[in-house]
Amino acid sequence: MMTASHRPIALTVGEPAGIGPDLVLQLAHQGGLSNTVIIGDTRLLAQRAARLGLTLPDELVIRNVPVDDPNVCGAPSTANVAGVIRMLDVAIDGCLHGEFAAMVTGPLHKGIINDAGVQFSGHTEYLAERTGAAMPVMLLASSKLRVALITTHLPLRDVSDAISGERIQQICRIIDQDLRSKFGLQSPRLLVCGLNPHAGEGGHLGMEEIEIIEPALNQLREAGLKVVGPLPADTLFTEKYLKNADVAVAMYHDQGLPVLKYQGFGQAANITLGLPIIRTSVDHGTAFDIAGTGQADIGSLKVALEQARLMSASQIASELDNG
Ligand SMILES: NC(=O)C1=CN([C@@H]2O[C@H](COP(=O)(O)OP(=O)(O)OC[C@H]3O[C@@H](n4cnc5c(N)ncnc54)[C@H](O)[C@@H]3O)[C@@H](O)[C@H]2O)C=CC1
Ligand SMILES: NCC(=O)COP(=O)(O)O
Repeated sequence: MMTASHRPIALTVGEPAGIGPDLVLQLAHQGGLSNTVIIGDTRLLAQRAARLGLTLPDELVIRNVPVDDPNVCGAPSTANVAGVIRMLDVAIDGCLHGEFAAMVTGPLHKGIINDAGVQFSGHTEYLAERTGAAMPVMLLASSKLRVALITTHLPLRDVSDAISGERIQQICRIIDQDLRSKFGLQSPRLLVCGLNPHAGEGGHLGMEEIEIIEPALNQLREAGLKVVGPLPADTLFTEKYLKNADVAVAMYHDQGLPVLKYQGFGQAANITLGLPIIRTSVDHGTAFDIAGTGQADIGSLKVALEQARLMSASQIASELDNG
């Protein structure tokens, strides 16, 4: 019988025209895909292997989810979008039903999915909708830095309106809870950015810090969470503050992620907290410019798989501890 600790990880290949298939094949040739089920189109993988001068390893376990046009490389096709979404659904359902310990996703192209008429902001939002999670949280983590986001894939114009005290509290509580249960941290320390330059400069450069962020953080502190902030984002990301924190919380995507990617691009994983399943991903996108060339760096995929395995082990330990 397959025990919880032996369940395989599902790895979705991602956008067929991108570097997802390259990464899977390159890692397979390094022997890095044991106890992993690849969710993707077998013909696509065979063709990409030939293009890369590789073979499709016999030991690779593939759950065949066909796409309409498996010949693509470097230029995406709307014809493949239904297949790409099916890959996600197979992995999500397998996690929900206990077949997989976790899912790791190859990169998708949000634009081509929307071009095909499917509203899609990102895996994060799709996974939340499919698993019934009220508030997914995007966290990117390298060995030196963790950055979580209060808002995810929003136009900058909409960010301020989306930031509410309730949202901040909910997300910080999820970060606190998941860092305990899935990362094994005893008492997570959160460092929270302001929204405006200089955290609003005492109200002269915006009121969100005074009216929304500070009261929300005060309530979290009263509830016992270790939360520092709101701090100006331009100084929060310095050693003096980061050395006393477990996670930096940014108000929006491009406030936090450029710092993480500057520090550790290719060596970090994207992790969705707040879900009933474990999901990690690469820290990069589809990289159409290098698909099929053999230049794709497999570093982030290795980190994403390792992180999924660690989180799954930590969750099993936490469940055993709680009876
Ligand atoms: N996990 C996911 O599904 C993610 C998807 N995306 C999506 O990817 C698409 C393209 O996004 P871009 O902003 O162009 O970012 P990108 O990460 O695809 O490419 C940016 C640059 O980094 C290089 N690069 C990326 N990954 C690499 C790797 N593993 N090895 C070597 N070089 C690599 C590319 O060649 C390019 O020069 C967008 O639709 C975006 O939404 C972006 C980030 C994550
Ligand atoms: N910058 C991260 C990104 O765009 C990937 O988002 P998601 O597809 O994991 O929601």
